[in-house]
Amino acid sequence: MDSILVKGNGELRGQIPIAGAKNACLALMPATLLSDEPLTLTNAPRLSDIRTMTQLLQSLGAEVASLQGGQVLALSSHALTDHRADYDIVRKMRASILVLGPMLARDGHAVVSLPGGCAIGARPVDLHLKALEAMGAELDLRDGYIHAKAPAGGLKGARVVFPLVSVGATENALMAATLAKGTTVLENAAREPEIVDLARCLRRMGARIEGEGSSTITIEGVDRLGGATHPVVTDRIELGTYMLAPAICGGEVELLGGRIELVGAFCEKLDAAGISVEETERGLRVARRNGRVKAVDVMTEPFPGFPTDLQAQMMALLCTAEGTSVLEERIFENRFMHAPELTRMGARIEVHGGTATVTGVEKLRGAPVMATDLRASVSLILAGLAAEGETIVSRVYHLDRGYERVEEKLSACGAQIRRIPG
Ligand SMILES: CC(=O)N[C@H]1[C@@H](OP(=O)(O)OP(=O)(O)OC[C@H]2O[C@@H](n3ccc(=O)[nH]c3=O)[C@H](O)[C@@H]2O)O[C@H](CO)[C@@H](O)[C@@H]1O
Ligand SMILES: C=C(OP(=O)(O)O)C(=O)O
Repeated sequence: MDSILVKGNGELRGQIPIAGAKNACLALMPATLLSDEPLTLTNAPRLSDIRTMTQLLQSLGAEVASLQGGQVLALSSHALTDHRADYDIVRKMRASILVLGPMLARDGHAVVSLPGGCAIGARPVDLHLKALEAMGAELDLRDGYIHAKAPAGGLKGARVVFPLVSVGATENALMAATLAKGTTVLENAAREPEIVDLARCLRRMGARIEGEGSSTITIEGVDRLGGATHPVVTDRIELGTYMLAPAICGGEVELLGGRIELVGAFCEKLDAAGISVEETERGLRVARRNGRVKAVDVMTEPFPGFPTDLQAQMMALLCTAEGTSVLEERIFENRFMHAPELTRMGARIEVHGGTATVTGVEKLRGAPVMATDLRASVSLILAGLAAEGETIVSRVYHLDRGYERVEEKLSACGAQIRRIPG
């Protein structure tokens, strides 16, 4: 298992290109299952999660070619040879559940393993299932699998009111509804940029969708979808993560491809902490204003609120802020596993349920630490960049799920960081 070695080395200066969004690409790839014509995704990120989704789609009989070093994905699902998403793949990556809606909509049947919990929480899929049931699907949960069947004549349009906002359930229902008979209205739908991106791609394929980006999405089912070429939206979580690098180390970094509207609530918190963010022709320029970072309180919420996927990284910043910050995690019940690791680096953090209270210290100290999940691992790298001495982050396979070439991107700005193959 590889590790990453980071040495605190002062200010960072330079440019970092931001890739296409993992979480958008993981929803766009299964959209290929809705059509027998090719779907080409450009600006795809090169990540282990994308390879896992590739394997899953291939196991169903789809063709997936990775071109231009992985930045272009050519997908095609002429006829599926299997309709079963196996536990071995689904347990590696929860986004695998996104093949359920498309398979059911196009071919009328699917068997998908239940994902189970993961490190950050229980993460049930009941909302995905209720939405598909509202469209007439018959679901049978047995042997750890969801056995799903559409009614004769296919899924039917329905009004679906989500009791809480779910990105994945919105995506599954949105894809299924494109081929359902009649109109589907999704209420209390997720408004994340990844949903907007998926809706745009589906529209390019011929779907009739209105309202994406708002909490009500209306879909008029069509008989078939065609092919399309679609660029994956910029990864707002990778963007926010690298915006924190000059914030925590000092200096100035330009994030190429960054856009304020992807990270609005996050930028407000950075501003309050004393970090300046400016739009440039090519992206966003981030710099720390004079003096120490100031404490700010943060509460995670669905988009357009502060993203849970940036909470761990923000905590790393606030560990060295002047004053006490309160971070409230409202999306996942167990997403503070980075806190004890940051504490090993000299941070002062108290966790009670979904609230972490962070009292800033002047300096963190390097230490051997362990990544427990994707965003936790990158928060430890950020903390290591600002710490005195050496930090070794182990179990970086979590990191490789969501960050491509992290060592290269940070060392181009002057960071001392390298991978130790294990
Ligand atoms: C691949 C991907 O896009 N992952 C993102 C997606 O995950 P994901 O789509 O899994 O997250 P959801 O938005 O569905 O989860 C939000 C909350 O709803 C709960 N819930 C969800 C579905 C359900 O059927 N029942 C239920 O109770 C979850 O346990 C969680 O507490 O959105 C999360 C919230 O922004 C992000 O942290 C993840 O990075
Ligand atoms: C939690 C994340 O991903 P997933 O939903 O795939 O676990 C994430 O991207 O931070």
